[in-house]
Amino acid sequence: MTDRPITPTLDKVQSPADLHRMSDAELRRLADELRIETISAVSETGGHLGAGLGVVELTVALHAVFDAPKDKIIWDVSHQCYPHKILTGRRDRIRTLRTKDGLSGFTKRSESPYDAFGAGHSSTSISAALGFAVARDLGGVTPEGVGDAIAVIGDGSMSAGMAFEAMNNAGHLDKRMIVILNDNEMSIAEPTGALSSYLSRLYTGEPFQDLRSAAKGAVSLLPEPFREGAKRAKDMLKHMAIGGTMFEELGFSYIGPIDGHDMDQLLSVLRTVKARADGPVLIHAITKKGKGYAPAESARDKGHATAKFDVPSGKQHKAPSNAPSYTNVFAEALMKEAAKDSKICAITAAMPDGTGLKKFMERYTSRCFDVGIAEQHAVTFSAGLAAGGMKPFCAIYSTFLQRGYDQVVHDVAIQRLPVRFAIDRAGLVGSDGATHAGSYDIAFMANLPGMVVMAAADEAELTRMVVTAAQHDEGPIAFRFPRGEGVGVEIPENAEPLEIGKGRMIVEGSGVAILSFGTRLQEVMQAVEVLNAKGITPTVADARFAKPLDRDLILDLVAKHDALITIEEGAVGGFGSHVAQLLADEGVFDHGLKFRSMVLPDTFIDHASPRDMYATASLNAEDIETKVLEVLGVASVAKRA
Ligand SMILES: Cc1ncc(C[n+]2csc(CCOP(=O)(O)OP(=O)(O)O)c2C)c(N)n1
Ligand SMILES: CC(=O)[C@@H](O)[C@H](O)COP(=O)(O)O
Ligand SMILES: [Mg+2]
Repeated sequence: MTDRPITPTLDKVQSPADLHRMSDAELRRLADELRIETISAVSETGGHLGAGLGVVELTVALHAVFDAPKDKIIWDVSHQCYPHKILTGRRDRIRTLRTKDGLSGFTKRSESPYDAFGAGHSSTSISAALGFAVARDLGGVTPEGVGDAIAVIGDGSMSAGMAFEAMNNAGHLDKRMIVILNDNEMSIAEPTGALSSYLSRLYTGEPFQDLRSAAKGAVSLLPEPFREGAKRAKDMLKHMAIGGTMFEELGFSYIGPIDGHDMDQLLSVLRTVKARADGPVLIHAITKKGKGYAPAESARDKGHATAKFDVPSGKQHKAPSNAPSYTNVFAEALMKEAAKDSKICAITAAMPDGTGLKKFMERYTSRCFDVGIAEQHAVTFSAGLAAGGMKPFCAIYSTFLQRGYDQVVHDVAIQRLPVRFAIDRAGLVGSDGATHAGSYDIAFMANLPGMVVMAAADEAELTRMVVTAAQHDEGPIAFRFPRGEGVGVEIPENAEPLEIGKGRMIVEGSGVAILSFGTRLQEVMQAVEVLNAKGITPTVADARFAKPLDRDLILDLVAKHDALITIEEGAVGGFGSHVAQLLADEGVFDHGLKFRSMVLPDTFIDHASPRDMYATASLNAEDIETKVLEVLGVASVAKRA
């Protein structure tokens, strides 16, 4: 545990109401101490550091000017919410962040009334804020009442279509609401897209240098924000330079750019907007991701995600890896295929590092596309690439693919276009918790006609699946793999493609057959080892495919065993459900087969380590052993005893 920082001003804060009694000078001191506390806390827990450091002053100013929880402050993605959590009565628990039974790393309504809206996925804040604003005006009742609705959204998250859908509607409804664009010129990686360039023009173009100082002067002097003279001058300058900002064209009053680390500017603008806004207002704040902590500021990702670290040096405490990550195995296999086939291209939605495509991008720049936080577009863009004769690998985390599902159905599956979906972070992911769990992709992909769905049991299998996908041109194909390291098996140098719809036998036994889909196979083998010592010798097979199922393998298993257990890292409606459907259709249940399908439970599982989360889901080796004993009728005896 690192020495706790000395924070006399922060120590006075039990709730945001305490900020209302502080002078501007005290608020400035509070921000400095809040930054130090944030760094100290994250050094002990790891997590999303850079984004939070970039909004320390903004967080203090918001809670000083507005009156949460009546005023709803909605953090987009909310990975930047740690300072907010420290100021809203959770400082005592901030060092439990992202640990089992500890604070969530994102805002969570069930955790605090100050967390007006949960998040984790990006670009939802403006929609939610508009919802609160309309509810307020319609007389909606909440325990704390509804005052102002304030969305704090980053420049990366602003690039997603959903943000524009919300602004379009907000401009139309013309409700009082506030959007603060936290512009740090960073997404997780460097931002991509025309919006990023546009935002830069708003504050770096020559004409705006004067405006910036004028804005500083005019607005900070203004007790009345929209005093006609100053505002008219400001608007005139702006229109002269680049016309009304895009935001004004959408019906927002645009204020900015302002310095998002200048407490005086922030307080002046927020107090002004609070006093006078009568419709949607967008405040454009320029910030720095990782602000105030040199190791974060100088990091390529600006400290977006950090392990636990040593504060003075910034050195991260990363556990040594025993095997390559699944992500890296995927990336290496894809690059091998791309070297052989110039039609292979890759698409990521703002996650070049997380998906492993960074190296692909460096080597095959013309064939790799970071489309920004735009999963819907990523999927249909991939469909267009496929229709145009390319072999696109659309690499999207399972949880984020949910955002592009209609595009998977409507643009890919119905047209049977050969898009390859590399579904990373499949299954439970650990510290990011329920919002990032990859629980549903088996269910939502395997239900689509013509979709091939694979799950890798280990990194060798993943390599084979990449090769299989590269050669599959008959229609869409998806392969899923978990977050984290492989199991250390040898990766085939020249992997052969798999036969579509064919599983593999792992060990032949008797009595009960276990048919595994994905990396739970490792837990199955551990359970089998324990069972063997008890004289129980299950058969184990790896399904490899949830669609098309290996019908011959499954019917052979049920013909030779009294019981069949399926297991997968997914919710009901996936692999086990498809096997059950097959068995029902074939009339197998008419003959007394005992069948169990081990799936994720019908609940959202809170953040913890992946092992702890799978324990909660009853999908670890000990649970598999118990299931086998139960289905063989042994456990019931044990229970009775
Ligand atoms: C729908 C969705 N896609 C991808 C992500 C992964 N993600 C988390 S934060 C982030 C970048 C956000 O950039 P920005 O909004 O500018 O916030 P900053 O980190 O710069 O404060 C991304 C891509 C996500 N949370 N949600
Ligand atoms: C906040 C967010 O959505 C991303 O930063 C996400 O946490 C990345 O997940 P991985 O750490 O699994 O890449
Ligand atoms: Mg950003």
